[in-house]
Amino acid sequence: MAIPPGIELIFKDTEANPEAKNDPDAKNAIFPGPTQSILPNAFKLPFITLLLLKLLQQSPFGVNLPTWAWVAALVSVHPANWIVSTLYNMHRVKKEAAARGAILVPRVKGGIFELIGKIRNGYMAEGFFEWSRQYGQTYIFPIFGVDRIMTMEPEHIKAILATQFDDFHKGEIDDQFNSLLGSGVFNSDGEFHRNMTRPFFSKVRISDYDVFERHAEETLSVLANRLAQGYPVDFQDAVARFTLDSATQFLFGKAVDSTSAGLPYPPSSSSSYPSSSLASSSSSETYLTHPSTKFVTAFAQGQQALAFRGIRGKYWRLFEFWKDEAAGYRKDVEEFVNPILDEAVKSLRRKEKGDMESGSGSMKEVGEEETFLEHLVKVTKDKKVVMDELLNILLAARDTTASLLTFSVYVLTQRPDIVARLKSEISEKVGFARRPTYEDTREMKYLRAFLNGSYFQCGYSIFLMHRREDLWGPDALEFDPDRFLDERLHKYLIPNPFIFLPFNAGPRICLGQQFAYNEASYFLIKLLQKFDNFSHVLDVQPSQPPPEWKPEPGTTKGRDKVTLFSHLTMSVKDGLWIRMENVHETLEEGQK
Ligand code: HEM
Repeated sequence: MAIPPGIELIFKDTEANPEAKNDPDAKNAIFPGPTQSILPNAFKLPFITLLLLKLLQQSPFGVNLPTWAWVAALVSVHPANWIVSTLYNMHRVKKEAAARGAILVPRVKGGIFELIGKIRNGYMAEGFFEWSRQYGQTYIFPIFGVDRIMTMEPEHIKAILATQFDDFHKGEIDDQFNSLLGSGVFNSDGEFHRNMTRPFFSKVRISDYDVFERHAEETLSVLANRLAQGYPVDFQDAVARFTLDSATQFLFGKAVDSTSAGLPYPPSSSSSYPSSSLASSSSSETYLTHPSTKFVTAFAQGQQALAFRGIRGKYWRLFEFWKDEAAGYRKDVEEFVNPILDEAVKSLRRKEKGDMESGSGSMKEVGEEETFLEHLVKVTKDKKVVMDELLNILLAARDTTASLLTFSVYVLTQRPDIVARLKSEISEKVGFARRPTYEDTREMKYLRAFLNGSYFQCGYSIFLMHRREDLWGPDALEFDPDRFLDERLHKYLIPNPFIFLPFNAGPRICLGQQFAYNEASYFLIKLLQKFDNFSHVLDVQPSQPPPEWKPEPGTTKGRDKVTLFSHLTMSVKDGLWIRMENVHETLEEGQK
């Protein structure tokens, strides 16, 4: 899973896998920090303290403490335990490291307070990047007394994802994500969910471009209409709907038609834009009250709540003592998914009836015509299990590819030279009149390199690893798809493939990788066939990096004109507001 910066990295679980301790290769792997210390839960310690004080009072010594001393003892028991266990753990780690001949991971100074300062400055990733320049590619940063390990080291990431896969598990993440995602392929260990999901990613299924055609056409025409009215558009919102509709069509056999909600209007005062009857409150209301908008918002806010849990780590329940912050969002999400599920059950029953009458059909195997949802409904009668699985896969399929397309188009607004290269490849391989085919997209090497370059998506250390100059060369921070095509490919990536991991690696590599490449390629070809002159509309872009950030060599500062936002996936904070011109209009202009 893409773990955003701030979420505790999967840790080496020597407790669960005692053999890992004796593994010689594990010596130089990320060393387990005090993260695993046994800290008491909220009530156990005060209760034991109370019991001891009571015993002391009733003992032959008859120690009678004044009320304030009882209160002081109860209040200080947690901080005291924290100090003692932290010191003990530091000592234990040092001793164990010496015994293994391992190097201790450096610890950043300042921890949470420094991190909060960096987040306030607007760019969390730049904070992590700065630490990597100061402390190296692997470091510990403590949050609320719990150590987090961050790494951008391909060898360590390879160990976590592939070579020492069994030594690592998703651990607390599973617990933190439960109230929104339940248990499903994305946040569960083990092979069960993956095995159930895998058959739906056969080549035939992922190269069925009819799914993309319908939804790409719808999305592009909604965008064109709004642009024709003179308004900029939030491209991020539009592609999140395109990927939701495509994913639901692909997985459930029926799209949820979220594109029919329309598009939001720019957040700033509409005075600088044409007054249109469509901008009237009724049309905005349709957008706001559309069931898919409620779903999209609840799903995003739910993920944000999970990201906060990640930052709070093992103490997250204390912060949600009175209220589960994600449960409400899950309810809203269920409200939207429930009718889809009921419809799938009904359609399955109809099919079963038909199959029984005709004497055909297998209840065990995945048929070519069967949808993922139908398969789930067959495998289990437990509605919660089906719902969990659906939400997991929707998260995997929707937000990730929407993020890729959003950042791709952001690049198009900044780099007319890249737009020209992409258009020239389209002209050579597909032309501007017909639909792209699976074979076309496979042939389009520059488009693939462009998509590879656009992977802003993965948070945690992958995000920063993709920006390391020692791994990618002195121009690592430049957006340059040619690095996947020219001599740099042979110099950096081919000898060291673990430096590029947008889809993860090892036994839990993304199942939707080819689907995502196909979907994004298809959409971008259609977009570029139809539009030109992409521009980022800064006067309505709500969130922008601090103006005092001047471009600084070796940093990401001053490069981006949008603020990044990350929960389980990464997005542009408050949308990506752009303009683009219809190719036909541009031609007419040019001919005048
Ligand atoms: C640009 C688009 C995408 C990116 C960058 C991406 C990335 C990832 C990553 C990093 C993981 C590993 C998560 C982990 O366990 O830590 C993953 C898992 C997964 N992805 Fe994707 N993904 C994308 C699109 C998709 C799509 C479109 C689908 C489905 C239609 C999909 C289905 C899955 C599934 C089912 C898993 C779980 C695999 C498992 O845990 O065994 N992904 N993806």
